[in-house]
Amino acid sequence: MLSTLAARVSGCLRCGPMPSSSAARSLCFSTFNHAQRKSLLQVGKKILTQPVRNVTVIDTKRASAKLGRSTWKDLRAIFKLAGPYKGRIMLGISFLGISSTVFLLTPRTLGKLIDEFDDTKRQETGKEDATLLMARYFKDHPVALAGVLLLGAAAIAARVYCMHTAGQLIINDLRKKVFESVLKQDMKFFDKNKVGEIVSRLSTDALIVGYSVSMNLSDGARALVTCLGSGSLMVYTSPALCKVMFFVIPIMVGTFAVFGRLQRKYTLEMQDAVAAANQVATERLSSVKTVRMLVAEPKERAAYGSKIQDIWDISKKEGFAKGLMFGSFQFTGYMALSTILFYGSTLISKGLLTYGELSSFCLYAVLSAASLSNISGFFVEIMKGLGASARLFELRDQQAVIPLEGGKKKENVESEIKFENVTFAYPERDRLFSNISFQVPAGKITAVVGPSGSGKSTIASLMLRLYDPDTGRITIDGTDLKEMDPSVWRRNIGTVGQEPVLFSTSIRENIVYGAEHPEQVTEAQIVEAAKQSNSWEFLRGFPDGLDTMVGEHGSTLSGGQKQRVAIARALVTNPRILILDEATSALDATSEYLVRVALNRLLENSQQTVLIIAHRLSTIKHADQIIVIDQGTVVEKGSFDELMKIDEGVFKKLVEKQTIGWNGEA
Ligand SMILES: Nc1ncnc2c1ncn2[C@@H]1O[C@H](COP(=O)(O)OP(=O)(O)OP(=O)(O)O)[C@@H](O)[C@H]1O
Repeated sequence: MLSTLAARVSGCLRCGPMPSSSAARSLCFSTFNHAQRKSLLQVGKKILTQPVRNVTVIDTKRASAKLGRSTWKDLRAIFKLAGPYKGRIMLGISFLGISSTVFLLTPRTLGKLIDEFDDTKRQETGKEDATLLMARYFKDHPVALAGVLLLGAAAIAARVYCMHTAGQLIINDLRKKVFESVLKQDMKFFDKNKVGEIVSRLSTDALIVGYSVSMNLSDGARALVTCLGSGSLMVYTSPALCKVMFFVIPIMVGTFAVFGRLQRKYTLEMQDAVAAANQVATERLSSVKTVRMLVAEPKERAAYGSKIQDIWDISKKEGFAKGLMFGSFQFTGYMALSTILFYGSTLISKGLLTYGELSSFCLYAVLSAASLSNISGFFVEIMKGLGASARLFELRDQQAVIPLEGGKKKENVESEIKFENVTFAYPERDRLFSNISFQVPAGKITAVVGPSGSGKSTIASLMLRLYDPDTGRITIDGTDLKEMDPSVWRRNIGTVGQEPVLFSTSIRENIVYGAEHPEQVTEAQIVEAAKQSNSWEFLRGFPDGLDTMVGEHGSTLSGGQKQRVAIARALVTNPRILILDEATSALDATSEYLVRVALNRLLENSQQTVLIIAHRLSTIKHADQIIVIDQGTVVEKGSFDELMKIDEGVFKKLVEKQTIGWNGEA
């Protein structure tokens, strides 16, 4: 629900850098009704009028330099997107041939009707040309004229349908490819890139790129055909009057050239600004509970308002440049039309031009001016497409360092998981582990303990191969984890994270989410997992039972309930390895007790290889082995009793500290 709202807000933002044609704008706005747009605008207005206080600056580190370097190669790349749909596009363009013929010949034919009243002209030439005959025919048979015009209109409708659907297919392809590529990226990529920004690229940028090589292509082709056709007919109608155009065309072309460059620059800036605003909206709305609890609404309003202000600043520059362009077109166009009329009337008085020819010429001049303006629009949209494609292609072509699949398909650990001299640092952070070595024996329970921030959860991430060690290796029965198929390996590990993440669907679907074939998981297996995780009691109490919807991130469940559903999810496939990042510290006493009962029951009966990341040290007495990490190294190893016997030992001190803490609290 919140993400839908965020998407809608970002959808509104799309209108900033949207294609200028009404067809594309309607595509953009189609998701809003009038009232929704009005209320969103009011929200925007309110945001902008709020006093800016302590604005949070989200750094969207953009690859602007790279974007600026888009070349003809990029142009080829965006046209390549249309490749699979060239049949549909060609069909659209062929309909263009029909509609252009109809609508280009109509002015000339109807212009001839005016000359019907000019007897002198007919007597002079002594013959009647084919166009005049056709004009007369249409005058006598208006139904035939309506039929021809209808044919032209039908061809336009067919062209628009072909190009619109081709555009949507291109957009769909692009979105799917980029999403697929993003989904394959390793965790380092997500540490650096913000999700809100990626979503913005997927929604806004893909729309702009798709439009630029579909509807825009068709509009451009139509403009070119109309421009060439009406230009030729102008020459045919009166070569003398065409002299006027020699002054007009260079001014118009010059205006396009300048504006095209400006447009590309503003598009790049606008894409960045929209992505930054979407990033703020997505992140803050998805954590709205925290925002509410910390009374951070004014701060967030200001943060979002400042991003909207950036969009507004760019939009003003864009609007100014656009205004200049259209103003100069209008000026040049009207100057040209006035000159045509003045000069044309002189030619008529000298008997060198008929009234009908002057009327036809004027119509063609207006048509060619409009199509020249449309050609400029075509280039503007191509420039926008180029701007928007740069970052999308970067995301699409990004290669993940850790592949999703491929390698030895090892499903279980027979002997041990071994960390051998592992060194690791998160990007742009100091080294976290220096040469750590330890074993996790198969079928036993290993607990990892250490002070907060010592890297306990990172051990789990390395074991799941979410990150690779910088040096050293992790082996499973002697096989390097890097040689193993990551998906096969991960599928056999049940994980319960510190912050359980549920998806906004039913509890049933959340429980079977990690199964390779969710449809094959039986009701009995789901109920068994729910019972093992201590969730069955509360699930039974819900009117919809397992089919209860849990809201975004499981927001309609309590923390303890969420945690227990996450445990059920980890258990339903009966995984051979379990990683439990102890998650009870954030829960109230009752919830913690219920989760703990579930975990203890699980561990007592466990035949699995278990890695438990423990915060409450009193709860790991049953562990076969405890590994204590501190300051990047393994400082102690042994059973609970062995470690408690080490005088001045890190583990003993940690246990004592917790006991004193609890006593103090009590
Ligand atoms: N994605 C990341 N990018 C950069 N640094 C990270 C990332 N994840 C964790 N860290 C840092 O690595 C260190 C170890 O984090 P980790 O979560 O493994 O610690 P922990 O021992 O599990 O902590 P806690 O007991 O508080 O949960 C911390 O200093 C943390 O700030």
